[in-house]
Amino acid sequence: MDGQSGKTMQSLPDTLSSLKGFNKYLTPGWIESVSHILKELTPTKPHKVMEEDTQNVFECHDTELDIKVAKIQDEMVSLGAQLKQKTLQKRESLNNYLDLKGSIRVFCRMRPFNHEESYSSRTMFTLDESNVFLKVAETKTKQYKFDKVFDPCSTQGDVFSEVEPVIKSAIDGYNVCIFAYGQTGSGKTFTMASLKIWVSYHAGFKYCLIELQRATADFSSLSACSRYIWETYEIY
Ligand SMILES: Nc1ncnc2c1ncn2[C@@H]1O[C@H](COP(=O)(O)OP(=O)(O)OP(=O)(O)O)[C@@H](O)[C@H]1O
Repeated sequence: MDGQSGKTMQSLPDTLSSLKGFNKYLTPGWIESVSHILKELTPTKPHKVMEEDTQNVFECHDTELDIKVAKIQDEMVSLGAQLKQKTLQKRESLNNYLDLKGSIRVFCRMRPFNHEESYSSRTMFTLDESNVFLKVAETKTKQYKFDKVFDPCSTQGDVFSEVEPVIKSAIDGYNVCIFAYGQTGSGKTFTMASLKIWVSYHAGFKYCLIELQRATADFSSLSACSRYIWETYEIY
C-alpha cells in the first residue's frame, strides 16, 4: 500500500462517521465506490522489512489496519442493508402518497396571453387553484373543476413540483403516463418539453432519459394531443 492510500485508509473511519449522518451521501453509488476502495486495499499487502543487524528481509502485515478495514467492510454491509430498506420504504410511501392523491389527475394550465391576444377580451379566468371559469356569453360563465389549476403566472417549476412524485414513481419502475391535451397553441409542447429538461436535470446523474415518441395527433378533429413516452435506463 503506498503512503497516499495508507493515509486515505487511516482517515476513512472518521470520514465514514462524519458522512453517515448525511443521508444525501447514503446512495448506492457512494456505498459502491467506498466498497470498491476497500476491495482494492484489502487484505493489506505484506510489506518487506529489513532487519538492521542481520540484513534479513521479512514480511510484515499491518494487522491494525486490516482490523480497521474489516470493521469498515462490516459497516458498509450494514449501511447497504439500511439503504435497501429505506429505498423500499420510500417507494412504498411514494406509491401510497400517489394512491391518496388519486391515480388519475387532471391539471389545467392557462398560458399567458401573447402579443396578438387582447387581455380585455379574456374569456377564461381562474379564481383559485381548482376552478376555471369560461365566459360563454356576456352574463353567463361556465365552471370547470380540476385537480389543480396553474394560472398564467405559474412557472415550469410549479408544474414540475406537482408531477415530480409521478416521475419519481416511474424511475422506481412503476408505469406512469403524463400527457398534455389541448387546442393548438395552448402550450402543450412548452410544458412537456421543459418538464423533460427538469426531469433530465433532476434524474440525469443516475438515469438517462430516452424520449421514445412524440406524436401530435388529431383528437376527433377538435384538438391536438402531445404524447410523450419516456423510458428510463439506469446508466450505472
Ligand atoms: N406558460 C407559457 N408561458 C409562456 N409562453 C408559453 C407558455 N405556454 C406556451 N407558450 C408559448 O405559446 C406558444 C404555443 O405553445 P406550444 O407550441 O407549446 O403549443 P402547443 O399546444 O404544443 O401547440 P401545437 O398543438 O400546435 O403543437 C409558443 O410560442 C410557446 O412558447
